[in-house]
Amino acid sequence: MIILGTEYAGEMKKGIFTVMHYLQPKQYNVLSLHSSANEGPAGDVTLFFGLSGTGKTTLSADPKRKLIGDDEHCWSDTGVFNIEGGCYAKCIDLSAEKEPEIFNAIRFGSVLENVVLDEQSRVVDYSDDFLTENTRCAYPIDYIPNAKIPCLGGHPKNLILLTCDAFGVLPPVSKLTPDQVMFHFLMGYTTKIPGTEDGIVEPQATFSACFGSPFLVLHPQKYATMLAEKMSQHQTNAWLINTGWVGGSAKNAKRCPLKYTRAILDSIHNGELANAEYETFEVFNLSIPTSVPGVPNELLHPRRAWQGTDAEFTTALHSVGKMFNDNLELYKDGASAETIAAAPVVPV
Ligand SMILES: Nc1ncnc2c1ncn2[C@@H]1O[C@H](COP(=O)(O)OP(=O)(O)O)[C@@H](O)[C@H]1O
Ligand SMILES: C=C(OP(=O)(O)O)C(=O)O
Repeated sequence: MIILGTEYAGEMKKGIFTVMHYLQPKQYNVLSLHSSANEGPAGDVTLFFGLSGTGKTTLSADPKRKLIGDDEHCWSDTGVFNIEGGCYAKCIDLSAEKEPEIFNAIRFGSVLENVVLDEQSRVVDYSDDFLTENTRCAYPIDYIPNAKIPCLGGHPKNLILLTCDAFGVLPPVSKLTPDQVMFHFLMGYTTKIPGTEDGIVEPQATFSACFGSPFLVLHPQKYATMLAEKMSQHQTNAWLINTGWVGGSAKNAKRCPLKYTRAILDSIHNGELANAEYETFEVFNLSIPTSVPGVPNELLHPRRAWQGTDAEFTTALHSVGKMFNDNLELYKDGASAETIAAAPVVPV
């Protein structure tokens, strides 16, 4: 592998990750995962899949849980392991209040990249995006106080698919059936927001198979099938979490506050959400909990949270549903009938 002309250290780790997407499944029958991972006090492991900017790093750094890793893992016959020795966090608008673990990990021995600092005082201004929105810090994993060393854990109890939906149509949390996991894993939907990729100035829907299409070497169905087998063998629960917009689109609403996403995760981890009451969300046929401690009820259901008219919500919902179905056309040949049946049903 040769990397030319880069001004971004992320190319190196993602390059090695691509090699792993070949070596691990082919040589060792081990599944490579574009996910973060952490472990609760009872030893329960959670995987967070998601494309760039959906919250893998932010949400896996949780003071109540041990960090196994923030981005690149493998799932073998004995459990999960991290393939990196550190984290690569986004620094734009970083604050000690909102993300204390990451903020405090930035100290002597960390490498800050593309941030702007005051030449005299050498104090960093994390809000400055003069060079890029995609400012970063690489730090050894043990700079996070509750890192799990060595970075491995048992078979995951919970699997979380993260998406950042800038259209405001997906619920902040829904419980997935095994077929829905396969469907959403193959689709890998999110919205690119200004950040990791050059040239993205406004939100743009994107689909990236297995939440990491640039790193895949084999057919996406190979990874999806391995995931389905492992989840069924270890009875892993699965959830779809929208860390993006709710109540409206990115044009007129606010991103789901981090504190609410964290409260949702707490309910997943303490087992409350698995036993909650659910209602069915139209078109995507998703199961939404009717309440989650610490989260306003109206926020949980995208139609009820919507600040505009009902008709506007319907149009937005149908338009995102149609984008999913258009993307599904690419995978129809290799996907099972059950996976296809988990696609949104958009009224004509
Ligand atoms: N509800 C939310 N959940 C997760 N992240 C959020 C949320 N709202 C805003 N953010 C911000 O979004 C960014 C997520 O980036 P990051 O955790 O690095 O994603 P990834 O590791 O998946 O690339 C962070 O800057 C975080 O502060
Ligand atoms: C380093 C990257 O991953 P993430 O943004 O998820 O940290 C990247 O996609 O360039």
